[in-house]
Amino acid sequence: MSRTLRAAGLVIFRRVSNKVEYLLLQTSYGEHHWTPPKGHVDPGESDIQTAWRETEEEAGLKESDLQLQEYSKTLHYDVKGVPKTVIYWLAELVKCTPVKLSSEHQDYKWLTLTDACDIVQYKDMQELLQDCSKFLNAK
Ligand SMILES: Nc1ncnc2c1ncn2[C@@H]1O[C@H](COP(=O)(O)OP(=O)(O)OP(=O)(O)OP(=O)(O)OC[C@H]2O[C@@H](n3cnc4c(N)ncnc43)[C@H](O)[C@@H]2O)[C@@H](O)[C@H]1O
Repeated sequence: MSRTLRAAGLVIFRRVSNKVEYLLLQTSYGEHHWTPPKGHVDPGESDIQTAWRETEEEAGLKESDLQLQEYSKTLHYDVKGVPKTVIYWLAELVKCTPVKLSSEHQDYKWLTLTDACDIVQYKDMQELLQDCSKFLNAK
């Protein structure tokens, strides 16, 4: 039977003096790669429930801190030969709640689009951030 890993998360942005900044978290394990908050979909959970839960667990930000935007995109890549699907929604941080990391991450940064694209090493993640930016510019 073929397996697919499924995960969900939120591309979170904030507006600082008319500048948009994206939140990226750096894993405390593996290659220490940077991604938005996200994680595996638990049995019985919907994708969006996973996205909210993982965001709270990994970044300390609750649904009430964020405003969901009408944008989502799904990434597909392989992890150790197993296909993985990650759906991301876009959400704005609308409160001054500070980010609080779990032990899964060792650092976080709020970055402009250019700096965020520099730090994420994967092309599909760079394209996702660029798409988010286009969506926000068109609003
Ligand atoms: N190496 C490790 N050592 C110790 N504990 C570990 C571990 N890897 C995972 N864990 C544990 O697994 C748990 C993760 O659970 P969750 O928190 O539920 O799941 P996740 O964010 O989807 O996990 P992960 O970091 O593995 O996923 P990603 O797709 O970004 O990354 C998975 C792989 O895909 C690569 N990748 C990420 N984004 C990609 C993209 N856009 N395109 C191609 N490859 C990508 C990454 O570089 C990485 O190699 C953590 O609690 C952690 O403790």
